[in-house]
Amino acid sequence: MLTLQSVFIESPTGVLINALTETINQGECLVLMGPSGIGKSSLLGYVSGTLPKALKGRGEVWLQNNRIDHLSAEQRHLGLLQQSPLLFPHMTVEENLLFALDQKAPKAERRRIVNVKLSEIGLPGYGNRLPQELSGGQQARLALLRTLLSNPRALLLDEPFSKLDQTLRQEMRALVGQCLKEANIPAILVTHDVDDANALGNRIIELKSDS
Ligand SMILES: Nc1ncnc2c1ncn2[C@@H]1O[C@H](COP(=O)(O)OP(=O)(O)OP(=O)(O)O)[C@@H](O)[C@H]1O
Repeated sequence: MLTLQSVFIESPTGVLINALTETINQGECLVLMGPSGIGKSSLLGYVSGTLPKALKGRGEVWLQNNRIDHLSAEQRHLGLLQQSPLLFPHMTVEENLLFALDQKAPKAERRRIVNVKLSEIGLPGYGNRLPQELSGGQQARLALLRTLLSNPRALLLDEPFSKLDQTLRQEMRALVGQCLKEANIPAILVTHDVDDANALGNRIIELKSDS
């Protein structure tokens, strides 16, 4: 369960998020919508510990009975998926994925898991390619897989499909839905797209300038 308790975010020009309190249960996806600049990405930044320094956030964030808002981003065990797949360009697909797995596990075991997972997402044998040798849709699937391989305790999705065409968008929505169901973790999805919201959201919040 992910709980936000009285979260405020302020920019130099005013209040973005004003006392937001929400609880997202295991397996539930909360969708955040609202006009550009209202503070949707900033809220994900506050939850994930990556809020830009120019913005000030306060309020409690709880994940499975642990308060995490004072922890570093790495210690929060959250998965963040954004519109630009954050793959390391100089690393192969396999290296990108190995990086996400627990480094304490033997490398042979990590490689085995990576290859099984690549097959599961329809990219068998792609381990030696570089990210730029993949299509946008393949990179999107890979970025999702990389995020999930670190076994996050909650998933934050910041307009993850906005660069994809309609067909790929539908495929990715289905894949994310399936992954969320399997992982059974809380998720927050930021999107401008009503179809994304309806396909994945259990609940939709429209942020307004006075919220
Ligand atoms: N690094 C920063 N420094 C100063 N202001 C920032 C910074 N990042 C974001 N902001 C401001 O914070 C406000 C909220 O930005 P944010 O990206 O959270 O909005 P958003 O609702 O996600 O918008 P969009 O739908 O366009 O992605 C904006 O007014 C933006 O200009």
